Amino acid sequence: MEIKSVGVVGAGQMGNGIAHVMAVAGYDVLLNDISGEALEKAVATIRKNLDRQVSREKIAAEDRDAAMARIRTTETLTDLGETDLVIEAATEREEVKNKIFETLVPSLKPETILTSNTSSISITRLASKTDRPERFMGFHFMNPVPVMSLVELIRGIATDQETYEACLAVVDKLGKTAASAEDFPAFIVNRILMPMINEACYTLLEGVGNVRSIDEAMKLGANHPMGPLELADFIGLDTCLAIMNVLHDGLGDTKYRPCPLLSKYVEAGWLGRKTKRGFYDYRGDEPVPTR
Ligand SMILES: CC(=O)CC(=O)SCCNC(=O)CCNC(=O)[C@H](O)C(C)(C)COP(=O)(O)OP(=O)(O)OC[C@H]1O[C@@H](n2cnc3c(N)ncnc32)[C@H](O)[C@@H]1OP(=O)(O)O
Ligand SMILES: NC(=O)C1=CN([C@@H]2O[C@H](COP(=O)(O)OP(=O)(O)OC[C@H]3O[C@@H](n4cnc5c(N)ncnc54)[C@H](OP(=O)(O)O)[C@@H]3O)[C@@H](O)[C@H]2O)C=CC1
Repeated sequence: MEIKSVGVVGAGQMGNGIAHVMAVAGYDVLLNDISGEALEKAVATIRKNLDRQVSREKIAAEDRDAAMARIRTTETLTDLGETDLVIEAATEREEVKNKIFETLVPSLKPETILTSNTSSISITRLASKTDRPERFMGFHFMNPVPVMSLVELIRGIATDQETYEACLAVVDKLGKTAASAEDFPAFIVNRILMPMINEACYTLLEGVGNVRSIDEAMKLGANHPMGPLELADFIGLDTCLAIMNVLHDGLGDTKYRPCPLLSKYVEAGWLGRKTKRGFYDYRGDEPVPTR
């Protein structure tokens, strides 16, 4: 089956990036969120990021306009029933994702492929709660979606070859590269990346360094484009904590114990860039370290 239209659930930082790249690649996009405000913000962000790509001569102005024209929004989840591929990119909480699939499934076409952009949650378990485990898989983009070239593709135990190949063809059309990962907690990228971020939190908690010195050390000493705490703020501290909890619960090894300081920031509602405060305070002109 040829995929022509894509439904995206969740219009946060990942949802808007996914809608952006899908529309540029020529897919008709229907973007859903529970909040109308989030949808408006997402469309404004997509517009701004497309404008930046035009000004840097990555795409032509006509391509930007055509991409914007391909994106529609809806607050009604079941409207996504008309699309060929659904990518769920709502908050990293299993009960939220299960509820979305439960509501959506009765309106889906039988042939529609259902996927999740989850960073860590078992694809097999998410799939088992739907009517189509064979046509369900993990479609994991990296942040920022328009810039990062990797997509992790994760097959659940029941995912069929046709579904995998259809998703692989979409990744190709996006001009991105797929890495196939087995369905174990946090897959490949976050299995390796998140313990490093968690360790940076312990390094901060134990006073080995402060926010600035830890980030500088890893940028200049390991050539990372962002320091681990800056990256955690960029990803979202709620998402980082959720991933650590999945690693800890799923693998049962104390080496994945989420850092209590990370939990404290999340408890404070300091979730990083998206709430304007995390390991840095973004409310002024320049980010200011909070420790
Ligand atoms: C948690 C998970 O489940 C998985 C994950 O995603 S883990 C996170 C993975 N991502 C990373 O590790 C990102 C690490 N950081 C970086 O690679 C870089 O800091 C960065 C690409 C984000 C920014 O790079 P930079 O050099 O500091 O900034 P800047 O020069 O402004 O931008 C570089 C390019 O990215 C583009 N860009 C930056 N942010 C963007 C955004 N949010 N949306 C669209 N484009 C963006 C810029 O337009 C620019 O494009 P060109 O090269 O075409 O001119
Ligand atoms: N941040 C990252 O770097 C990456 C994240 N991911 C994954 O992508 C997913 C989304 O993350 P991200 O974009 O960062 O998170 P955000 O918090 O930026 O966005 C999540 C969006 O989903 C909305 N939402 C919550 N519940 C529902 C629902 N029932 N129906 C529709 N929309 C809903 C939220 O609305 P509200 O704010 O009103 O709750 C919010 O707008 C997660 O699974 C995450 O693990 C994957 C790769 C990288």
